Amino acid sequence: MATDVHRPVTPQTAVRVEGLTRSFDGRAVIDDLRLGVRPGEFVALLGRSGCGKSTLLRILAGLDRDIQGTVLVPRRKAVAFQAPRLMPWKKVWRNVLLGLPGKPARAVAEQALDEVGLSHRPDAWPKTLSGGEAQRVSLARALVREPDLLLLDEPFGALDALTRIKAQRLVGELWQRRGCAVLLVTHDVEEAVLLADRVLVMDEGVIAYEQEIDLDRPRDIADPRFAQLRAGLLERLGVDTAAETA
Ligand SMILES: Nc1ncnc2c1ncn2[C@@H]1O[C@H](COP(=O)(O)OP(=O)(O)OP(=O)(O)O)[C@@H](O)[C@H]1O
Repeated sequence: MATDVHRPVTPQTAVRVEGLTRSFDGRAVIDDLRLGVRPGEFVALLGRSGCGKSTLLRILAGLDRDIQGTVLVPRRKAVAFQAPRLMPWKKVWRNVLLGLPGKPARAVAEQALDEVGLSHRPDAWPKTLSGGEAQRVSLARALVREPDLLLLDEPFGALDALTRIKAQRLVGELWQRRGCAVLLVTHDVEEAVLLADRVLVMDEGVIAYEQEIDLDRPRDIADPRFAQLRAGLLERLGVDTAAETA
């Protein structure tokens, strides 16, 4: 099979994946997967633990190239993980610029920190940050790359409920302001319906189901249609919601 990895995509698509297969020890975790994401589209990816979500995201990020198939993604892309992965010996603003080519000015970091509500902490050390603040630094680090595609791997997974709600809101705002495509891996069905234009469910190595979320924004979790979409996705994930709705 032809392997054609990481060529830039056309203006009409942010991501195009065809016939993607990734195996570990002879077992295909991703098996002839097909996926398209439009520019500026917010896509959430759900699926049971171990179904290959993070593997797919790492491939799209260019961190795993041991694959078969076609993967077309924009040159400008950035990734944020569940763990913020900050260098403890570098101040916040230096962490934001970490890995950027050239010698970017501190002002570049400061602008991104401002966007994530951390303009007052450029000189802080990572160990003095709360979990939510560290995650914001991680987001700022993604933003300075001016991505056309933002890849988020459970970025809110380790946050407490209130911080999580604030972080979700922030990501929604950043997405609307920046207009980049987002692929968000999450375990949280409600989060997916709250943020995404389209929710994908991964199973058996492929995208087994997809659901457009045609609700106006900002979304209201008390809206009966919200609950309906949420229940439909939970059912697809094999979660019985009968007790909830009875
Ligand atoms: N480097 C690796 N070597 C061997 N097996 C791996 C490797 N990376 C992932 N796997 C396996 O591939 C499968 C998919 O893993 P992956 O982390 O992509 O799942 P996931 O859907 O993101 O799970 P979770 O929701 O629990 O984070 C798992 O069975 C995992 O053990």
